[in-house]
Amino acid sequence: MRKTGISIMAKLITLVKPFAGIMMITILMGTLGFLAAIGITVVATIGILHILGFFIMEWFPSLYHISFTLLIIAFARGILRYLEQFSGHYIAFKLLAFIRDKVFKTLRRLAPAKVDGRDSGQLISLITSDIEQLEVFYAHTIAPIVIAILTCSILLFIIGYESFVLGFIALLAYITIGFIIPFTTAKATREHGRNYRHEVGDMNSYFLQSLRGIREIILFEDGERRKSIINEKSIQANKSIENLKKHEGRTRAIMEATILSFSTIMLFVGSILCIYGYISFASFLISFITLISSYGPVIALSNLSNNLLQTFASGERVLALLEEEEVIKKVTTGAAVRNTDITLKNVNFAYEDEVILNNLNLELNKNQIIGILGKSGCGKSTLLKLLMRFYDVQEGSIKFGGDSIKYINTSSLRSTIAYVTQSTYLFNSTIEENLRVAKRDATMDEIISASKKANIYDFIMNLPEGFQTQVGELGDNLSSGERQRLGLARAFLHAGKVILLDEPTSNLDSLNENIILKSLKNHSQNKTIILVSHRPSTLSIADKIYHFNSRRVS
Ligand SMILES: Nc1ncnc2c1ncn2[C@@H]1O[C@H](COP(=O)(O)OP(=O)(O)OP(=O)(O)O)[C@@H](O)[C@H]1O
Repeated sequence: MRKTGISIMAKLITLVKPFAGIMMITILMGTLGFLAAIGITVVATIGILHILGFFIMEWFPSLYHISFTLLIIAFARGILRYLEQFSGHYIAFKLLAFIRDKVFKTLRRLAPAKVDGRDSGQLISLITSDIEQLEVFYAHTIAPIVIAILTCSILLFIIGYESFVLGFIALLAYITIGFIIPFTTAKATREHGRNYRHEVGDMNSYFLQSLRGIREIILFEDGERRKSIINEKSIQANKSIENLKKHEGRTRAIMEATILSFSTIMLFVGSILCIYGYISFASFLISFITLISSYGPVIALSNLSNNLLQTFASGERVLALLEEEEVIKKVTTGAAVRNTDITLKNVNFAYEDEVILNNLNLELNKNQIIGILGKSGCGKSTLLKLLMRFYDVQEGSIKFGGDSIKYINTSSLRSTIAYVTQSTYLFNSTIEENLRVAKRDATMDEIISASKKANIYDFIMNLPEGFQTQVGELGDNLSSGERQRLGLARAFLHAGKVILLDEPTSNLDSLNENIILKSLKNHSQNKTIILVSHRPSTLSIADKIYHFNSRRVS
């Protein structure tokens, strides 16, 4: 169900309750700052009239008082503005850290199913740009709205106190400028903004793609064609920014005209009220000057609507993630894994409506290497994910010894199993650190032994700094086979009693494959090794092979 802007805003505000105190300070400083800025104009006008001998107000018996008051207000204005900006940004960045922390904790709760799912790519944009967009909400949206409402209410009270009619005119002016104009122009603003972002995004992604594929472009002599497409896209982006700017110009003109109109109305009505003795000249002047110098906060309010929808969309996505229920509830109290003889009985599993495993029965015993053979897409990797309990089966059971996987302590389960996926992710750190991921307290001897088993030791020793070589410095120069062998070294290092290997040799030549398979065979004592592959040569070491045949095991 889509949430309304108000409910998203309310939720985003409650999310950051711990920062309510600082937010109050920002709002207070902002309101006082605007009042000070308006006060400068009002007091200065009184000063000028004083010099001209028009009148002397009882608050300011002399020019000296006026100058002194002006000085204090001007000084206060500077300090208040600084404090508002400081606390506003302090809160925004603290909040961003706070929300990132919350999102990260939520991801840990939702992982691994969430990061395995098909929408995992969108998570990256949520973690980066959506959270960043919330800075706009916290630093430049909530506070300006409250500041504008507070400042205008105080000013309306002052003007209304001098004259009810003039107060009413000021109220109309604030509503027109702060709400009516922005909301009537918002649709077109959004459209122009969206077009512009789309054109620029399109140009950037085409440009980046061309950079990434520069080798292919040179090889296939596609440079000229790509250059002219980039040119076209850039002209398109320029056109859309031109449209956006034109629209902004028109809106600004309407805004300025409205401001002038209300000021003129105020001047006209005020003069009549003054001439006919309904209000004093001082009341008229203070009301008029107050109104014409008070558009700042309402204009700030009107500028918000441009970004507001985008901010709400980001807020909605972040909130939806924070509120998402995990597919699998972690078991923290259950028993540890006692036995690594695994049985699957009548297992049915589907990703939403897509049935993947249908009435699956397997016996996966320790001291054995069990091969799983089958066509691409038949559910081999899914089986491994079920053994890791990334997902629960919909029907049937998976048991370790006699214990159902659903009641086994999740961290014990995960530490029992070493899982080598089809692609090995390497962190931007040293080779040693990358191997240590599998066993944090491994000794150097253990790391060396695991590297030898994965036949990657000689390669590492030939690197400029051996195990201390930064993976980042190797850039894309690590071949897929080298990555895969590093992944396997992790599995050999891991002390788990169950090893799940998903196409572990797909990128290896037969020499490397033979060495690694031999190591695996030697490593299989007391272990349950499940080897998924569609290569018969890899499965030659298996003690037992299950054939997966189009979502059914034979
Ligand atoms: N998280 C997911 N959400 C929805 N569908 C998925 C998900 N992961 C895999 N699938 C789909 O489930 C089916 C089985 O995928 P799986 O990765 O288990 O196949 P596989 O036998 O290991 O294939 P391959 O040999 O190509 O790796 C595929 O059609 C795949 O697109």
